[in-house]
Amino acid sequence: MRNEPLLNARGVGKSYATGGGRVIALHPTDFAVERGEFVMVSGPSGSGKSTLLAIISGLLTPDAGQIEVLGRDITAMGKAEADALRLESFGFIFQGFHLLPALTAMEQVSIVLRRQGLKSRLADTRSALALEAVGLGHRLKNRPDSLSGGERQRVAIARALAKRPQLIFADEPTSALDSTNGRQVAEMLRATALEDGVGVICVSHDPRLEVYADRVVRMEDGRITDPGVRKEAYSG
Ligand SMILES: Nc1ncnc2c1ncn2[C@@H]1O[C@H](COP(=O)(O)OP(=O)(O)OP(=O)(O)O)[C@@H](O)[C@H]1O
Repeated sequence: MRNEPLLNARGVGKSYATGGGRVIALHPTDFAVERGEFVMVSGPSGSGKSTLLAIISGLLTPDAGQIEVLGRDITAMGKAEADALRLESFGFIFQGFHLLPALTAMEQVSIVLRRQGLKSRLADTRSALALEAVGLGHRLKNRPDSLSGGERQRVAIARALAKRPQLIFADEPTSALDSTNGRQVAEMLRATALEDGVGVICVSHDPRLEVYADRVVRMEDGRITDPGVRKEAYSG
């Protein structure tokens, strides 16, 4: 399962026009993720972490560079093809959870599965299993306003995992959580990479979570200053 690059970005960069000139959010950067690898991207505010994540997940078009995902060049794809790849193979977990207020925990997950083409009964079964796997089997019918912050983030994780993605992109997934829930979320991401061979890329500036990562990439001023070294084994 190891050493297969799931995602390989080369020379991706981004700048923005501002009133007085251009801000370079990301200098040309190389970044790769292997199967089963949990990579944490850390660095101070404004160092380019979210820009890198948005580019490699196909949400933001880079000014230059190329991104291969599962052997396919996403920078050369049309919008429809890129959207289909994202729906099929990518899971997203963001700060603030992005849950729909009117839907129960089970509906939050099954709606995504139905969008992938699953019949509603199978979507519901898989949704319940995914919620049980994150310890929310007793909260299937709850709406977001009756869930704690940690539970809401676990719904968002179940939603990302239920579609069985090959890659998970997480941007500050623990920022709204206390340290116990934050560690639980990091452990879940770690287990997903290890057990399911998923590539997980997590942006965080919480140093307490670094212990869970296989590799910590450090960024500063729009550059990767340290690509990190992959740990051999995780002892739990
Ligand atoms: N749409 C935009 N327009 C102009 N400048 C931007 C835009 N998006 C990001 N930037 C700038 O690019 C740089 C990198 O931003 P980015 O959000 O990637 O950093 P970050 O490391 O994720 O920060 P944080 O930890 O605060 O979320 C910053 O200087 C930011 O102000």
